[in-house]
Order: sequence, then C-alpha cells, then structure tokens
Amino acid sequence: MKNFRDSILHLITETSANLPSDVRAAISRAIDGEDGDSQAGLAMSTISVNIDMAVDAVAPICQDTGMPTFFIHTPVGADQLLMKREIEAAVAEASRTGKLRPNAVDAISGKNSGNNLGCHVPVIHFEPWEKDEIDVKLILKGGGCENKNIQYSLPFDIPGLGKAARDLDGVRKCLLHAVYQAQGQGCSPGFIGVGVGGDRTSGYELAKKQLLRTVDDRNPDPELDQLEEEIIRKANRLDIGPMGFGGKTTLLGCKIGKSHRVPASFFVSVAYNCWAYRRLGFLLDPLTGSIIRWFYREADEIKRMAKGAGMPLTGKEVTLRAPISEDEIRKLRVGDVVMINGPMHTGRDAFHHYVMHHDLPEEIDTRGGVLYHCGPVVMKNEQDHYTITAAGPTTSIREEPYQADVIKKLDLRAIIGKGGMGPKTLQGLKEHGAVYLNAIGGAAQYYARCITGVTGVDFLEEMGVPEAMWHLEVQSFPAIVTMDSHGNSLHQQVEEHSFTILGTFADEK
Ligand SMILES: O=C(O)C[C@H](O)C(=O)O
Ligand code: SF4
Repeated sequence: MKNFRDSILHLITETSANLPSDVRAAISRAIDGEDGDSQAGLAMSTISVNIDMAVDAVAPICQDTGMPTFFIHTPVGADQLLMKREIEAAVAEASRTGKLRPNAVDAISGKNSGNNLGCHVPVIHFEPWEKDEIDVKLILKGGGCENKNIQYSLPFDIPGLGKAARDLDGVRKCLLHAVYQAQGQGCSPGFIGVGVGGDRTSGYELAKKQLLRTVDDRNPDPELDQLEEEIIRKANRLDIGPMGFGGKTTLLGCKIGKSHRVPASFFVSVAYNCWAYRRLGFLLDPLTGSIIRWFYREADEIKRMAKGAGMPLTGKEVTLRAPISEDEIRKLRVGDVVMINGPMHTGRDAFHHYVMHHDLPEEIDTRGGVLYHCGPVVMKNEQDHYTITAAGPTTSIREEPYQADVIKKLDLRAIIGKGGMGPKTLQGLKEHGAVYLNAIGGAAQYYARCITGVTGVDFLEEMGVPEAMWHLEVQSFPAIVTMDSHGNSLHQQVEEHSFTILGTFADEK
C-alpha cells in the first residue's frame, strides 16, 4: 500500500480542481441554453471560464471545498485503519498546499483545526465487497448547497403545491419544492440526489449516495426514471436560472433512490449539489495502492468549457472605488453591472456576529467601503506574504439578521455576496444608501485573479482563514446589482415569479 496516500492526494487534488466529464457535459448544455447577453448568460460564461482556470492552475474550482466525504469499497481483510490514517494524512497535506480550504471548525466554538481534520472529519464510509480491488469515491460538497438540503415527512402541506400524500405524487411535490426553495442560494444550476424512505439518517445518506450516479445514467426503476425526467423538465420551467438570476436552466440532474421504511414514517430526503459538482473516484491496486483506472473521467470529455473570456463586458459598466459616495450608489439600479477597483474587506458569519457586539479596531476604516461575503483560500509564503488563491462569494442570506445594522455601524456602501438577501437588508440599503452586488457563486478562480494584493488581515487567530477579515486590493472585479437602494430586489422578483409557476404544477402531471 506504499502508494495509497499519494493516490488519495491525487484524488483530492483532481476532485477539487477538475470537474468530471458528465458534469462538464451538463454544464456545457446549460451554457448553450442561456442567452449570452442575459444575466444568466453572464453567470454561465463566468462559470465556464472559472472551470478552465481551475484546471490550469490546479486550484480549487470553488473556495468551499466542503467536508471531504469518501465512499470506499474494500476487499475482505483489507486494513481499514491504515487506510483511514493515510487518508487523514493526505487530507492534511492537501490543506497545507491549498487544494482544500481549512474547513473543519469545532461545532460549538467555531475554532478552525487548520487542516480539515477533526471529530468525524473527514467522513469515510467503508463497505466490504467481494472484489479484490479497492474502490474509492470522493465528494467535495460545499456548505452553501449543503444548507439547501431538505427533508420532508409525508403527509405534508407543501407551500404552493398543497397536500403531498404518501405516494409518488407526494414525492413529486417535495422535489419540485426542494428545487424552488433553493433558489440561487445553492449556486444553481444544481443537481439533486434523493432518498425516498429509510429513516431520517439513512434517507439523507441514500440521497447523498445518489450523487455518485452519473448525470446521464437511467434509473432501473421505470417509475422513478420517469419522475427524474419530469422533475428536471419542470424545474427548468421555474425560471430561477443560473445563480437565481432568472433563466432557462435551474436543474441539471435528478437521481432518486428508495429504501424500505417503517410503516409510521415516509421521508423524502434531498441532497442539493451546486453546479460545482465535485466528485471523482478510482479503482486501486490492493497491494500497492496505485491507481488502476479513474471513474467519471472519459477520454472524449469536453476539455475546455469557456467560449468567451468570462463576464462579457459592454463598456457600460459602472466603476466603483471605495470610499464610495451615497450619490454614486443612488444612481445604481437592479441589473447594472459594476466594476470594482481598490480596497475591499471580507466578512462573513463570525465577523457579522462580532461587529454586532464589538467595535472594530480604530485603524480599520470601512467608511464608504465594500464588504465581500467571502471565505477565501489563502497561501502564505516564507516571507509571510499572503496570496488569495480562491475567492468566490458565500451565501449572503445567513447574514440577514445582522446585515442592515452592520451596514449602518460600519458605514458601508456595497455588500457583495451571492443568493440575495431579505427584506430587512433591502430596507437597510434604502435607508443608508447602499447596494447589494451579486458575484457569481463558485467562480473562485475568476475572482481570485481580480485580487491584486492582501493589505492586511484581522481576527485570523480567533476566526480562522475563511472567517477572518481580509483586507484586499482588487482590480476590475465585476458584479451585478441585484438589490438597489430604491427598494428593488431581483431575488424577490424571481422568488415570487417562480412561486407562481410552482403553483401551476400542483395538478399538472
Ligand atoms: O463557504 C463558502 O465559501 C461558500 C459556501 O459554500 C456557500 O455556498 O455559501
Ligand atoms: S459557493 Fe456555491 S459553488 Fe461553492 S460550494 Fe458553495 S454552493 Fe457550491
């Protein structure tokens, strides 16, 4: 097993940086399906450029490399304890070299372990089989889409769709609602894995395991096969679109499995995966641990995704540089594309909580500033110099309880994130003269290239790399105004519109 650790390191690196063939094909269809000049088209072309950049740089496609989850089949008598130790060593090494973001934090204190190791992390599912080889599959599924997982206990009254009974139609309603409730927050267009039956725990496990199926496989159960196809077709009529901007592609895959249940329970468990659907695997030689062959990687796969150069620019973009005046902000409307230059600060969950209860140190000047909801991947060289190597936005809605107060307290003019925010923030933007800008979720390489320098960092020790307040200099950082200072929200519009469409599916077979 002398090569086992290297093989696992190779698997982690490839999974983080290079999407599988079937996912590439699905995303390529989505790019072709959107009008290139629309906001959805803008999102898809940025995503496509980002995918290529990650391969070229051998760097994370998305900064959130998730909770590494391994599914392993081993021959009888294999040393699983040794494998576990070697996997942990490979995970720590991948974290040190920036292929994984340090993502394991203590459940209560939030203290980051720094190397993706912790209680029950990484997640490793071992299962014996009768073959001689070792089969390893890895999923890197980020937190934003994991937060959009949902579990229904039937019968249930589904918003917009009415009674979901304990039958296939009830399952159908759950799945349409599951896609609706994710909106753009899980970085659509997405994929869903579904577990029907089991108990609360095994249902979710079954759902996640469905994500191991290839996008183009067919369900051997004709009834479920038909349902998978129907859900994709209807979901794509919801008009949620890439990143929730509105558009033709909302769902790229739906895979449904079923388990026996107890008579009293009927669970429908849904695992939502973003477009950055990172899963790969391989077959290993049980004696040496060397790779025999890769899974999910076809020789004739689409190697280059990008057709353009990223966000297609028109020259009409509005340039912003902090400190930004209220006048500049009031001129912006939903749909405008802005180009940001100059200083920007990151801040997410721990930061917002902190600001609600403390004042920032005096030397941090945020007046007229730009706050980016982002937890980057950061590398430090021997001269203690930091470089941001992956930096896409995180889901903003988590900051909804705090955002309006934080804008006021820090005198901010622009918030950048993804997925949109709610009514309290919208009101805050109006009152204080600020905007919400949507960056393209998952486009971590694309945005990292817009960051020209790190001028400082605060709270690194206490909050860890993703949650710290990074002070950045950016150049030509594009984003779309999706909530303006006049009470308009694209997210609210898309949500309301898609809810109306959802309602029309109640009885439509
Ligand atoms: O943690 C992150 O960087 C992003 C997260 O995956 C999200 O989608 O919100
Ligand atoms: S930021 Fe978006 S693409 Fe990245 S893990 Fe979160 S949901 Fe997925």
